[in-house]
Amino acid sequence: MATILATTTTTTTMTTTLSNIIDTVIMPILLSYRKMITLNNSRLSTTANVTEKFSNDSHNQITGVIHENFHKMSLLSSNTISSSNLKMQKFSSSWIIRTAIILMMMMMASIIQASSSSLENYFNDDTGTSIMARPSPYSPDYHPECDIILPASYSFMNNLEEMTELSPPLPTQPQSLPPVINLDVNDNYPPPPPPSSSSYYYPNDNDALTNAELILTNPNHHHGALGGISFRSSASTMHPILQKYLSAITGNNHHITKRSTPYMMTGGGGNICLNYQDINQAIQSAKMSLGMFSIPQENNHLSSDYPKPEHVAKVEAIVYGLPRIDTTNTIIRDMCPSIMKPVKCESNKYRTLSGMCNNLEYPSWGSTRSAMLRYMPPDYADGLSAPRMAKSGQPLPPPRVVSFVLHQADENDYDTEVTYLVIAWGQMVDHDLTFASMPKDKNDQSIKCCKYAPQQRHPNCYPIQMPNDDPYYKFYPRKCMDFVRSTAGVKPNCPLGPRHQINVVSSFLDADCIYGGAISTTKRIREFNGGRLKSTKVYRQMGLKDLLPAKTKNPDQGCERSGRTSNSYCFDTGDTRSNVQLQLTVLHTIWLRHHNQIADVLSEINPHWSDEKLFQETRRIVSAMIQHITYNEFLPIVVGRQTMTKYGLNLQKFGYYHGYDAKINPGIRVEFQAAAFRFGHSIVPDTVDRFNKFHQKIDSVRLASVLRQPFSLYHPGVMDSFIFGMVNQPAYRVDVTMANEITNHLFQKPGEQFGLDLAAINILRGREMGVPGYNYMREYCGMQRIKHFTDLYGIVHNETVRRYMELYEHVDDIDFWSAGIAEFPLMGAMVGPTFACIIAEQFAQIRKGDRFWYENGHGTTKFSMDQLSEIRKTKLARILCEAADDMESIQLYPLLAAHSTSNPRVNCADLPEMDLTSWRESYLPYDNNVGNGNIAVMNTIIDDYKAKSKAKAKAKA
Ligand code: HEM
Repeated sequence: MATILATTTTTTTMTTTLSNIIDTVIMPILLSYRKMITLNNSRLSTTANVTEKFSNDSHNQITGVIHENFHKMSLLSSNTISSSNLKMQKFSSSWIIRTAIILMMMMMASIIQASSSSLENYFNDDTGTSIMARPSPYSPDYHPECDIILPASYSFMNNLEEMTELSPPLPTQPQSLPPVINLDVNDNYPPPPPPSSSSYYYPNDNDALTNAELILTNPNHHHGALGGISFRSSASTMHPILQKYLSAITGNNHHITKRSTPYMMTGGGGNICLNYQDINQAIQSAKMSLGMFSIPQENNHLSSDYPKPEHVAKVEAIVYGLPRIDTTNTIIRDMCPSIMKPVKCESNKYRTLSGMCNNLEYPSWGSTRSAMLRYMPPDYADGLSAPRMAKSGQPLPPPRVVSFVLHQADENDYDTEVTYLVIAWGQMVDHDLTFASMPKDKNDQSIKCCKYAPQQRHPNCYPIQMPNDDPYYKFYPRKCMDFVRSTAGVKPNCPLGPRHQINVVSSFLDADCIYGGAISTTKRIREFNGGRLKSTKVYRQMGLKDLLPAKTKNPDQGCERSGRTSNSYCFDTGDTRSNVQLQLTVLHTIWLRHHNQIADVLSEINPHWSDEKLFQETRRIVSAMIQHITYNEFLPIVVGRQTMTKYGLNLQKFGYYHGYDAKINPGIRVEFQAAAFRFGHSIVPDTVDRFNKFHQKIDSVRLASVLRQPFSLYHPGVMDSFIFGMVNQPAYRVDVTMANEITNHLFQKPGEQFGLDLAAINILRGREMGVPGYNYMREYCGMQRIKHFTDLYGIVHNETVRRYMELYEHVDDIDFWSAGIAEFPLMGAMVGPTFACIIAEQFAQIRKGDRFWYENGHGTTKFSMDQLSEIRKTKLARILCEAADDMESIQLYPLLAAHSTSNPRVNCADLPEMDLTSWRESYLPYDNNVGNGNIAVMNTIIDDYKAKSKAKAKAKA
């Protein structure tokens, strides 16, 4: 099922297997089910040649189709639900067809699942939610004849009965109305500070709070508690503002257990009473209407074959109501892929590659391919899937127009305090945490849209149109820029409801970008000797360290090789994006070298350890180091010291951390993925500089020339000049402008004049993923809503306000990413208050929801106290010193510019070194028989030792 539901990591074998299954098992069933499928070249195909183009991409197609049709099923149900006679609306025939395909595709999914037990783990129930479709008997609108009541109207702020619905009083208790409170959400947050010439927080291990202090700082750190981060970091998916007021009403003892789902509303009049039978009827009805097979085409707009808005249930009913319908009470149960079944987990010392079973209660939380979560309900134009539109119902300003009006500039400001290393580190961390699933073509490459006529395009195509007066592209024959909507995913238990996205990597900070998140990847990059990773060793005789292995498998994936010989390769790592920009590849090389260095030392200390043990233990140490550096050196610079404290992100100075909470879902939130953590795009400079070991500049190259083209790293000795460049070159400031190299030349092919526009992509990505506008996210973060454009004065630059006025009809329409980077930064931080809030909240969840977090002190997963003290010594500066070929000095905190007093350059030898002897493990097992003079046992031990030493010597030779 993995191949079906997720998309990007399918290997040839998997595709072949899938294709065989489709050919041999599914197709006959489908054919007998309805005579509507043409078999072409033994593959799933349709009469239209559209599908032919993507035929090898069947897993993606199916994923898309399953999901797209889930949406349509949702819409269909909504429609059915919202019509008074509970009969289906008359949709156009293609609508019905699409809806019906759901059923078949789900069947396909189940069958494929049945034949692939190793995929069993994906998409098990990650909600832990008990669905309570019936309203509480205490509700005035309780109707025993209704299985489900959906609200016809929704206003979560003004109906106290609605709120109490979530936590009904116990039958024995007298019912009392909760007090009326003012529901106008206007927290008196202080206005953001004026732009500052920020002096960043210089991380200092002594600054880490003790655990006692942490608890004091955040006394309500249990989920469901009122106020601050605590309620938002809970595992709840309830609307946070609602939850906040609910908390105010009920006090901290309200009954929000586990993952409280958005509640079913009653009251308010005009609600819709529904039986499960109605849903079955709607599905059957759709099935009956099937006449032909068709892959859905353009489904990104509210097109004529969508139900008319007046037929569709209110958005709130879709968002809050539909997912609550227990589809296991309907015929969907029989069609829902069996992958949704829970898995059994065993407690193990090492993380799984996929992140599965990190959480023993909710095994799939944070694992590869799980659905992304949200801080706010999605804002889709149709409530389900169509990209966000303006409040007025009109289209939002075109993304490319927003890009060139707001995000382009002749000159960008440098942030002289921050180095390029922040970009590489930020991007590596991002790749460790998130990777939105995207449909791929048959070569596992990005889908091309512009080169096909609209009716021939992949269903997920949603290209960006260039206006005629585009200041840059008007000079070139380009009117269309490729853009593909992210794959829509199937949620556990097949609920109805709005579109959601899939994260194909685990959301834990677990170094999966280095090691891969699937066995096939890890196998490819491991040496299977001494716990080492594969490397290119050619320059060893010159005294230089190894390079990453060449990416000879799938060499064009994420690599621009045009104009080069066929044996020019990018580099291979655990993540397919590691060649996206050269300095990221450099950082991957640093971690490769460091991994192998640690593995070698461990193997000397513990000669009896197997390759597997050495690999896993090294991987565990490297993950811990990355966690430590990220929270100790990187995050304080990005969000500032105050935010670190406010969100409980400071690391422990001593002892173990006790913040692990199995009720916290560490899954990636869409608002973080599509907007807040893309702050990094604003700081990417137009050039990449090289420096020598004396920290003097050598030269610079255009950024576009090293995007997906890391080839110069093959030159002996060049690696160091980029490492020195990374710690000496300043980054751009986080502000509204971006480098031209990524707004006009992103992934430009050699010899061409133009590429893609990352600003436009970010804007459209946010819209297609249903990320709400900036104003809503502000409110989510506890700040006042902006009522007029002029309220933005003091929050962003005056000129930016003026441009927003020009472009957007309403302040609520402003895209989150756009205003997020435009916000003046918090004191001592790189980002403004809204991005700081979202980033901090996500990182708090990643730490608290990770059972393998390096500071944790429970079970078999913990480091010993001595080991933990060694990990706490980790300094990024020391790692760079050790990984470079020839580095003598570096500033103490290389994410920040060197400064004679606050961040002086020090000798590498003076930086604290991690002592791995705490990992020494007595190879001789303690055995009472030995103590008792049992010669036989002693002989066995000696034989075993000899055999191991021999094997090791042989392997080394
Ligand atoms: C030269 C540097 C960089 C380049 C060329 C680059 C390019 C890209 C591209 C092409 C995407 C996919 C956009 C889409 O289709 O939605 C992306 C996604 C993303 N980028 Fe960057 N990026 C860079 C640096 C950074 C940095 C420094 C950060 C953070 C500090 C960052 C954070 C992200 C995030 C969070 C995503 C979404 C990833 C996902 O889940 O798929 N990027 N970037």
